[in-house]
Amino acid sequence: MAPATLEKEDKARDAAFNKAMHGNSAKAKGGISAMFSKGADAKKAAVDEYFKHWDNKPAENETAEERAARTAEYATLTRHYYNLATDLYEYGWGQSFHFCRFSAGEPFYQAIARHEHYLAHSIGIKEGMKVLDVGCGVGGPAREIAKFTGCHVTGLNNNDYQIDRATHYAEKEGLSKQLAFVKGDFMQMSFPENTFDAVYAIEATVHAPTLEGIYSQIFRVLKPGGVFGVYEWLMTDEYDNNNLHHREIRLGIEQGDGISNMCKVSEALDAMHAAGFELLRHEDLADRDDHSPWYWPLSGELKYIQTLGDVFTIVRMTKWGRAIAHNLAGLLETVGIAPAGTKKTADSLALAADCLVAGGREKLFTPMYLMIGRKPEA
Ligand SMILES: CC(C)=CCC[C@@H](C)[C@H]1CC[C@H]2C3=C(CC[C@]12C)[C@@]1(C)CC[C@H](O)C[C@@H]1CC3
Repeated sequence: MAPATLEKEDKARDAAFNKAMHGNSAKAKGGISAMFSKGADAKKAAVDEYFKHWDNKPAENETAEERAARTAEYATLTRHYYNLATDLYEYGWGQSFHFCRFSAGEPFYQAIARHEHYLAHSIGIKEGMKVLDVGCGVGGPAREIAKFTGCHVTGLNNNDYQIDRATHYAEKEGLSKQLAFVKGDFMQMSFPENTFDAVYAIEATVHAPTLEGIYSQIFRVLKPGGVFGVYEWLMTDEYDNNNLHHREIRLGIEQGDGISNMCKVSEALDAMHAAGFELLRHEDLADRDDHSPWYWPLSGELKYIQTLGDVFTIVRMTKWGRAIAHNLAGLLETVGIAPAGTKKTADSLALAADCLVAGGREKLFTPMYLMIGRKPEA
């Protein structure tokens, strides 16, 4: 694929937008309380800017031009996606925005942390190392990995609100010495070359316009001999773009998750090699014989309930649970308590959930394709 044209960065514009939309809500206690104090005009602008790429663009006649338009605006698209989705993510998932594997009876947050430890262990993060987290969200994984290993993590993120939330949580937990959060487009990193001992990315580089582009940036900032580990979102090689059902699943995941151009496993492996990495390991962890599949919390299926805490997780994703939550969001919007766009965002996340579950069940999609690559010494 031809190299992507990069979007021009404008940090002052983004900071002003962040202030207009989120005000002081980055300091709110949780996702729900943050959700109700947004700037209405700015939120409407984020909704319009994001959904212009998806509304009235069905999978049956998806065009190369539509995909190209999304890819050309990858940074704006992703930034506005997270302007809209971050509070809902925190309310419904916590502060680590990723999936994970589940063993028998394993509580949700324990499984999430184990997935982070596994990556940190797999790339050999040690005390005192300088580590980069590419696309760090609100810093859940960075905090966990800093505590688990004793390393220093720099989190890179293109969304000011998430940076503010991540910084707030780090201060609250007394971890500011081990963590730094930097705003920037990961396709044009400002770090000098050979800066980091290790780099990881957890379900974030899928937002890049090309995988070769983002992996090349990571390669550049990694020290020679340093290791990069990623949990990548990919369509499996079973995915057939000429099959409408497959395409609907891929497009639903892209729309509901702020992705301009999701690739297949084979393309990701090629991208690692093209960026210069020596590929040490690659494996689809979704193929392991686990007790419960990674997508169970989104499935709404009662059979997956193992602990008391799982009851709410499952019930809210059932047909009735969703109907109640989404109609309530609509009602709160109508009476002016919730800002316009809240229901539209919730509906889009529900589409994402359905397509993620379908993609996982049918083995067309994985959110945990593990790749580990080393930057050669010479
Ligand atoms: C977008 C990428 C690359 C990664 C994020 C992965 C997950 C953390 C999210 C994917 C779909 C999200 C949904 C929710 C939380 C975060 C995700 C699982 C909700 C459960 C949040 C609460 C809403 O009511 C329903 C959402 C469904 C989708």
